Amino acid sequence: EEIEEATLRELRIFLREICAKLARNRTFYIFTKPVDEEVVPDYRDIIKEPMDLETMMTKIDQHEYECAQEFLCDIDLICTNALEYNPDRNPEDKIIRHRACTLRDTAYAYIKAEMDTDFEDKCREIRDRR
Ligand SMILES: CC(=O)c1csc(NC(=O)C2C[NH2+]C2)n1
Repeated sequence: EEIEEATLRELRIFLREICAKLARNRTFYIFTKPVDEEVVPDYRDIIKEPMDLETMMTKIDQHEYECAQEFLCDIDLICTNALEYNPDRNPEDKIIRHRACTLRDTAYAYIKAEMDTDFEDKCREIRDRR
C-alpha cells in the first residue's frame, strides 16, 4: 500500500544515516567490512554468521530491514561475533571487545535519540501484518 511504502522509504533513509555515521567513526573501523579470510583464515571456522556495517548498508538497499529493531539485531550480531572471536585476556582482544560494546551502545543511543517511538511502532505493525 502506498502509505506503507512511504513509511518504509523513510525508515531506509534513517537507517542509512545511522549506518553511515557508525561507519565514519574510526573506533569501529574493524567492523566496517567483512573479515578477510586471507588475513584471518580461521574466522569462519568460529563465526558462523559474520556481519559488518558495509553488509548492513547493502541489506538496507535490498529492503531487508522492515523496522529499526531488525537493524539493531544485526548490530548485536556484529558485537556478539567480536566477543566470541576475541575472548582472551590479552590487551588486543580486550580492545576489540570494548570497541564492539561501544558500537552496540552507540547504535542503540542513536536510534533512541533520533527515532520516534510511534514511527518504529508503525514499522513493526506493517512488518507483523506482512
Ligand atoms: C571483526 C573482529 O571481531 C576481528 C577481526 S580480527 C579479530 N581479532 C584478531 O585478529 C586477534 C585478536 N585475537 C585474535 N577480530
